[in-house]
Amino acid sequence: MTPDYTIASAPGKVLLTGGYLVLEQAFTGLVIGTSARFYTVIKPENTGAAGTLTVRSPQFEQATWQYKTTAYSDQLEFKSITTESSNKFVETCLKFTLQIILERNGAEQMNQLLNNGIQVTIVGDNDFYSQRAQLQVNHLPNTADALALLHPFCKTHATLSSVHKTGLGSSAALTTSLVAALLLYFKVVDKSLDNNNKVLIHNVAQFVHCFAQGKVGSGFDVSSAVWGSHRYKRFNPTILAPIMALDARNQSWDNDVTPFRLPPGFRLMLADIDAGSHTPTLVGKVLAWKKSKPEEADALWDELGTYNSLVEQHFRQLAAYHEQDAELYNDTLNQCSKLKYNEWHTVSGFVAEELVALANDANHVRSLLRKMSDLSNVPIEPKEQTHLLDECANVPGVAMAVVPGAGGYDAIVCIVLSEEAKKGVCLVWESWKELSVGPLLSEEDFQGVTSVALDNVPGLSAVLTP
Ligand SMILES: Nc1ncnc2c1ncn2[C@@H]1O[C@H](COP(=O)(O)OP(=O)(O)O)[C@@H](O)[C@H]1O
Ligand SMILES: C[C@@](O)(CCOP(=O)(O)OP(=O)(O)O)CC(=O)O
Repeated sequence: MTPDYTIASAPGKVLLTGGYLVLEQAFTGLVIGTSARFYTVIKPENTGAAGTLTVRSPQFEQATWQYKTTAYSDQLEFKSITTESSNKFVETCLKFTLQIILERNGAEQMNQLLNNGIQVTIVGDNDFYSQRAQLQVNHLPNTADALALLHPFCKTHATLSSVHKTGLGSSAALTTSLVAALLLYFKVVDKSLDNNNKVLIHNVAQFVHCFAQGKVGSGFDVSSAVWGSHRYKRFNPTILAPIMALDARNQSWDNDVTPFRLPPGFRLMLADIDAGSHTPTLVGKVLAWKKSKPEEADALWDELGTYNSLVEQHFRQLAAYHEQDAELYNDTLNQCSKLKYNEWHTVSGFVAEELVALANDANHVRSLLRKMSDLSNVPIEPKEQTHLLDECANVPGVAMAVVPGAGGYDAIVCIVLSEEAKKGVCLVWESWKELSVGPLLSEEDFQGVTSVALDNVPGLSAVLTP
């Protein structure tokens, strides 16, 4: 008999606009979901001990954790059995999500579905972790073509604490996929994962993620793991005080998710920069400067907020033009994809005008981020990144090249109009010497959390046998 698998998947993210500003409820950020996703697979054991949860992350060394849980009416007994290593995110997820499930379904159902224990397998697509070592071992260059040759979910030969992450938000995607898989397995949500289901998954995952990381951030990473690409406005952080807030019927959550996706023909490209930056340090320094120079900072925040919104509006307008006149739209994209952005004004028509406005306003966002760097003395768009972004922006067909999220030396993102433009940007990355640029394979995946079948995910069944 084929084992009964419950699988939930959640995407990684790129914060295209709104870094720092999204920490405040007055501003929004555009977040794009990636095709790089996390998968959590739950399988009931046949002969295991009652209440035993065995969690494995087969891409990592020392990454099996066992827990024991028993439900007594409304009380949950939960303890970790493994002593050699621990995983704060996994443990917090299990503990709080099981508590919610118990409150919903009662002890009898929970104990019955844990009768012989369950096995939980967690994997993330290769893009979440730097594959530089893996490529070297296989004598492969650090190019997109070489990355595509690696096995799905390949081993990192590292532990979770030593692995080099690429900044797609592994903990948020892991938390969201694990919360969703547990809620699916215990039938608190169903495979449709409708809006109500997603609200519950979001609220639980947001709480768990904040609890495990020990602070309440802006939460855009969990939000995109649940909702995919969207315009994000944060929740009021005080909402997370009582655990009661997790209930999907709780009206106090005031976060706002406005659907968004890149217009047709626009492609997302990502690269991981080996130098790396420590996001909490950048955030701490920027916020300290903002506190010391409130007037200067507030004016900059307002201007950035305005231009971030303009970038969003241009994207939306372009999508509307596609609806209105697909032929003109495709023709204009085709022409512009062969020209540098500063030549787009030579193409006639309202679609080209909108593209010009997009490129100009995206450039202005970049100049404001550089101003933020200068005023705060924090390397948000450091000069090495400026050189690289300028070179990318000069490739024909590139609409936008920016440092995502908190910026620094972590990553860059380009939005391009054609496959040809994509190749042009790849060539820049491959030949770049000033920084080590590692292309990622991710594209946009605007969907958030999903319930998936094993056969639809290449390479997933291969990681299920210990
Ligand atoms: N494949 C995985 N399996 C289990 N836990 C994981 C996995 N990937 C990431 N994590 C959890 O997420 C933590 C990393 O979180 P963090 O440092 O905030 O990185 P990120 O910025 O990618 O979210 C790890 O210590 C681990 O607890
Ligand atoms: C500064 C920020 O607004 C955005 C940081 O975005 P990143 O995408 O850089 O985040 P990490 O995955 O933690 O590196 C802080 C926040 O919103 O939490």
